[in-house]
Amino acid sequence: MAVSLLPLVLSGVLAWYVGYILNQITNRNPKRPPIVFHWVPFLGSAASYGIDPYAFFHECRQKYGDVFTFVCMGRKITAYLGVRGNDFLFNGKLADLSAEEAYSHLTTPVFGKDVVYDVPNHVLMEHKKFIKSGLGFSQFRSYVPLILGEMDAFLNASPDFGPGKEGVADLLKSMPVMTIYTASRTLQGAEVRKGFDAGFADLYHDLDQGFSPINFVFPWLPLPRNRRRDRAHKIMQQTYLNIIKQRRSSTENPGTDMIWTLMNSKYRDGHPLKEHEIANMMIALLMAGQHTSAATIMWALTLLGSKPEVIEMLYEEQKRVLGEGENFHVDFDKYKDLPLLNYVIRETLRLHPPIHSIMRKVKRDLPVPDSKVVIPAGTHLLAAPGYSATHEDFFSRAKEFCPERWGERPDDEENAEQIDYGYGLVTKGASSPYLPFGAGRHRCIGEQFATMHLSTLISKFVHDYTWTTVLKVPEVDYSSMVALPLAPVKIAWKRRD
Ligand code: HEM
Repeated sequence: MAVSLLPLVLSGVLAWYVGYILNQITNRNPKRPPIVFHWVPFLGSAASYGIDPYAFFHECRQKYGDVFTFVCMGRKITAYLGVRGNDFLFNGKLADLSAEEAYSHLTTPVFGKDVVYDVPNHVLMEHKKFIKSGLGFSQFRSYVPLILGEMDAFLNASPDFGPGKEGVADLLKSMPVMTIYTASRTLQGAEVRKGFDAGFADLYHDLDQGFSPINFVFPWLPLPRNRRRDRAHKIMQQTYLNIIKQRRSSTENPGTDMIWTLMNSKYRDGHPLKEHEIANMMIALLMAGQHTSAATIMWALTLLGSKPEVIEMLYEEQKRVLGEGENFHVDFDKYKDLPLLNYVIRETLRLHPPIHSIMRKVKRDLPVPDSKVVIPAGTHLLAAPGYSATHEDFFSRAKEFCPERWGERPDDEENAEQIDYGYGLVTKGASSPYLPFGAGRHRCIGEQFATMHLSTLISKFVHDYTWTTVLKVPEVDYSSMVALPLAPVKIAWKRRD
């Protein structure tokens, strides 16, 4: 009986499959975005998108225009490219677009309950206001010497650098560690930094595995990796809870680090943050800042190593502003007088923004302006500001590393419209092709911290070393959630006399 049914089932499946393919070719509904042709149902364009999203976007744009839908692991994702797409997503209405519904299944197991995308948007806006109040210039002034101290200790002990006169450093190994030491010492406080010398790194790694791309689709799978993620979350949360308890019971004067800031923050209705909210926010901040900054410092060093003359120009700028020899002093208040350093960071983020795809879930049918097309509710909407930032339409010699271009460009943000979503004024960013920190209500609140952090890291490298990139500037590895350089990522360095 089972044997005789088999041909019937197979021919049914075949007929369905032929229908599926024909439907893509013939059934073009002008009121819907065109669907990117794909042979394999469910998987859809996952492989092309996953291997190189920008190349995939470029190919699709040539065939279908700025708005198209692709299938990826069972989801329908509508990409809207270009400046108009960036504006459409970042400045979309809360009733139309949801970040929570796009990200929460991935982020909540890692960050924990009641923070970020596990709360209604108005609560996230209040949380962002609390965090922002802990990221002020007075904190940054005190962070710069802490970062320099951590760097000295790390670089001298590192097998990639060490006390010698020259060597070859594997940035992919050393920079994530240096970034987490410096970010945790400043943002998270001395206790958490000490934790990284005593087992925290493994926990961090386990938690981080929760961000594997597969978890975008199947975050609940009972994989050993997901069990390790959940265990790591519990232990890290408990560590923060212990720090908070210990601080509450001590007579120590409240300091200004982020834990203290959150411990002293109150919601609009007057009630304080719960301890687990503080703990989970600290985990979220650690994760949000670590990958993005680690990726950016690796890119900055390899790009600079491919143009050593820019390193020398940075050195000259630094000598003029920060002093020389005995008089050399890195000072946060002088960063604004180091334009080339700032251009190098901007140019690095233009070429390699860590986050290549920004997503929202569409909550009700959304007409695309100036067209008949409507993006249906239930779809995921995607914008890729990194695509416009590396396109010749907006930047000449768009694929080249040219920090000096920023000295010649008007600042898009200077005259841009501003709006307050509850955590301070932010630019709407409607007209800029360059938005590595996003825009609108979900805009990054870590930009100034990241700029201070990166400025300090690069300044120290420029002061202590000259270097060249070994072989060539690496290709991009899109297999994790942020766009990392693909191994090998090595520089040959020499210590300055
Ligand atoms: C080079 C460094 C960084 C880059 C390129 C970056 C990029 C971004 C982008 C593109 C977004 C918007 C995401 C969206 O709209 O879906 C974002 C949001 C955010 N980032 Fe960053 N980030 C960086 C560093 C940091 C740091 C250091 C922190 C923490 C101190 C941080 C905390 C956040 C937070 C809390 C949000 C808000 C999420 C939301 O409202 O939905 N980021 N970041």
